[in-house]
Amino acid sequence: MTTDLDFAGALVYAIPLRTRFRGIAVREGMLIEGPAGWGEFCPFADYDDAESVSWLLAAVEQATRPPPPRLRDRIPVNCTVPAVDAERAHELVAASGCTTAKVKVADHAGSLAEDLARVEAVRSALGAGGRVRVDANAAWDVPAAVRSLRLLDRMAGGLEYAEQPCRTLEELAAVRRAVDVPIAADESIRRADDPLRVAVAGAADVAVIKGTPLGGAWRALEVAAAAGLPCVVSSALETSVGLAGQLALAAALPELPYACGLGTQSLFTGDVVADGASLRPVDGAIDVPATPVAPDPARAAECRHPDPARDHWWRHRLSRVATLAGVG
Ligand SMILES: O=C(O)CCC(=O)C1=CC=C[C@@H](O)[C@@H]1C(=O)O
Ligand SMILES: [Mg+2]
Repeated sequence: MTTDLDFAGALVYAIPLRTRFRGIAVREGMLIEGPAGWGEFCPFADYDDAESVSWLLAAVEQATRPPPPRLRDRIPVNCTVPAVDAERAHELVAASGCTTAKVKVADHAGSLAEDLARVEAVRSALGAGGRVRVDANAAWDVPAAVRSLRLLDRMAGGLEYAEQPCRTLEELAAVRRAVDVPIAADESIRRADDPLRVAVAGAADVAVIKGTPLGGAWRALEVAAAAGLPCVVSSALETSVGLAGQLALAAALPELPYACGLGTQSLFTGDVVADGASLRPVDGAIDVPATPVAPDPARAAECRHPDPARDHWWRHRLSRVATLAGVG
């Protein structure tokens, strides 16, 4: 596939996070310009070239194709609460303006007491009308998931759902049978060869759809339809360039019954777009950009990776993954 993408002129960025998230302190990735605008290539550093192919296809899609037809202009989002202490969790939720919060749990062995305190603080910040969901990133086995979710559900005064409590579909299905908390599948969809299996296995009530790892908004729409479950669009920690693609996906889904995990810009200390153009929630929702989102030259220069060795590493990675993907 020839794409007219400006690989040589791509920007390698490095943006520190306010709090470590998913073990990441500094988010790195690339912005690539094409005929339809800018795309973002940002597979996590621990992903191999084969798994990075779909991330590149997402960047190529955003830079070369118009987004799918939009059905809505504003996307309700959740506040994302990293594994911080209860006081900080309360502050983050109170400052977010969101009525739904997703709380990271099971961040390390023996974290349950901290998880309970964090969830309690989040509920108190949201008030009784808010919704609290948790994400364990597959850290629990079935007994730990059942025990922890019962306690967290009680502490939260009812959890909206629990995202990826365990690793396998069989484990998710077992937890789902044992607890009243609805189960959402994330890694089981974005890292699976066959997302359809999630619904067939009775493993989840909700599908978390991340357009960037799934190869772009158009492909993610197919995955969402195949999954046959209510969907939540969630970010893969992109800058506002990549987030725009995720908002376009959320805007195009036939149904959007839950707040989406797209309020992640506030986890970063900076952004590549102009001040005021960062895609952050106002009153718990983000407007879908009406025109393609492009980096601002001054902001992008501030975010440019300062380490030539990392710049080289990313360019080399892009070239290998592009060869694998047959993209040039
Ligand atoms: O869903 C959200 O609220 C924000 C996005 C988010 O939590 C994630 C983004 C990228 C990697 C993940 O570890 C994490 C997740 O597991 O959902
Ligand atoms: Mg998740």
